[in-house]
Amino acid sequence: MSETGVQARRSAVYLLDQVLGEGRLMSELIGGGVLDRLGPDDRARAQRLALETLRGLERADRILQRHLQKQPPLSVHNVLRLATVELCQGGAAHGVVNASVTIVSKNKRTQPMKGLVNAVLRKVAAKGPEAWEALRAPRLPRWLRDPLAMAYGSDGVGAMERAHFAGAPLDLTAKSDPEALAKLVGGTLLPTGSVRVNAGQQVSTLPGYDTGDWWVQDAAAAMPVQILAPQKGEKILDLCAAPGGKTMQIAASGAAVTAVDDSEGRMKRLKENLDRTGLKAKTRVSDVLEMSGQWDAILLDAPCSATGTIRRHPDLPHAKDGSDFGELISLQAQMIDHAVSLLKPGGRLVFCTCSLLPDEGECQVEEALERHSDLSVDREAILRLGLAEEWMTEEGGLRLRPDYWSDLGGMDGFYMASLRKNSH
Ligand SMILES: C[S@@+](CC[C@H](N)C(=O)[O-])C[C@H]1O[C@@H](n2cnc3c(N)ncnc32)[C@H](O)[C@@H]1O
Repeated sequence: MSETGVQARRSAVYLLDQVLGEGRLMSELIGGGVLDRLGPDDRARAQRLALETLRGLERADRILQRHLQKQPPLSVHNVLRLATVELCQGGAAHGVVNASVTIVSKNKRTQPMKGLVNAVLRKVAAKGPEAWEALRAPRLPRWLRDPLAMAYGSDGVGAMERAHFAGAPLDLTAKSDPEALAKLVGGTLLPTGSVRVNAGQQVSTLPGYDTGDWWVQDAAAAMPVQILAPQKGEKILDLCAAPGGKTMQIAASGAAVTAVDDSEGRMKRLKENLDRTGLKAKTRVSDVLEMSGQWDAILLDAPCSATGTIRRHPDLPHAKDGSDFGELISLQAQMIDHAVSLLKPGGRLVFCTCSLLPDEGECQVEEALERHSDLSVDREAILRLGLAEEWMTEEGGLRLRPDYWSDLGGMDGFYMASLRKNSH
């Protein structure tokens, strides 16, 4: 790390300022190139530091409160939060405090606060680590906690919050042989065939990356295609396909898949993924609602709140406030209706979202069944996965939560259901 870590930490503070001050998502910021001027090590470090700080934000604030008489300006506060998380997670006091004071000194506006930063962080270095361990797992903000508590109870939300705080391992989907892949990468084979390795590994250095033997995909995100069970020769439409994790699963089964997404940039990534793995799919940059044709089976991985991915994206609860979810929910319903019109009689539609909100899962399916008398739910498709039966929902879908498989390292939150269009 350059300049004893000042560059990476400064960039991490910038990311925090943008997420917490401007409501920007880390993926947008990084996709927009804000870390591009850093070398690869500093870039990875900046990103990791910002994510760790967002994960532990509530704990950092509680510790800092004890040493601050009033809240400092946001960017100084973020320097302190970042340093507190580092110090409480075993960072060497001397390096962390010095780097923080340097960052504050480099800016004319914050320069006068360097004495405060130095004094507060010395206290945190002495007392913080012990206090950190005694604090609860950070809570979700009210706008998200309240609806989740309604759906899963306060114990359920508490378990999810602990899973969010624990972070996520790295899951891989094998192109052909999961057991061989587990041996190749020294990972664990999960009950549904995904292979789990420790987080923090550089993906492109794992064996089999260059030869395209696998791709990164959370175990929960791999299940919708397992439920779809694509068959060789079937004509399958993958709606909202980019960056293509599910497209590759369908292509690997031997089915003829057409991948559709309205984002050119994300579609470019889907094509790069197909090239790396040597898998074949037709691709279309198009709005789902403009697609036509008749298909044997359709996967609809609809745009959603992404609240199931908070383990890996702890910025989301801080950057969002739920105000744009209503629009997403009505778009999901329109997409389901259009997908049903594209299904051959007897065909199947798997609807899924990486959301924890029932409005984007269970309710969508209940309402779709009311609107379409020719649709029914295929419960067998879910039972075939052999998961805990209590994960099946009343209407016959599958509800996955980040606190499930906690002994194995958890999974993303997801909802999925298989719908069949009656043939008469
Ligand atoms: C959950 S992501 C898809 C993830 C993907 N299925 C995978 O497994 O890698 C949702 C996608 O929907 C796309 N999308 C959003 N609105 C769309 C629309 N109206 N038509 C087509 N694609 C859309 C987004 O660009 C995004 O790539």
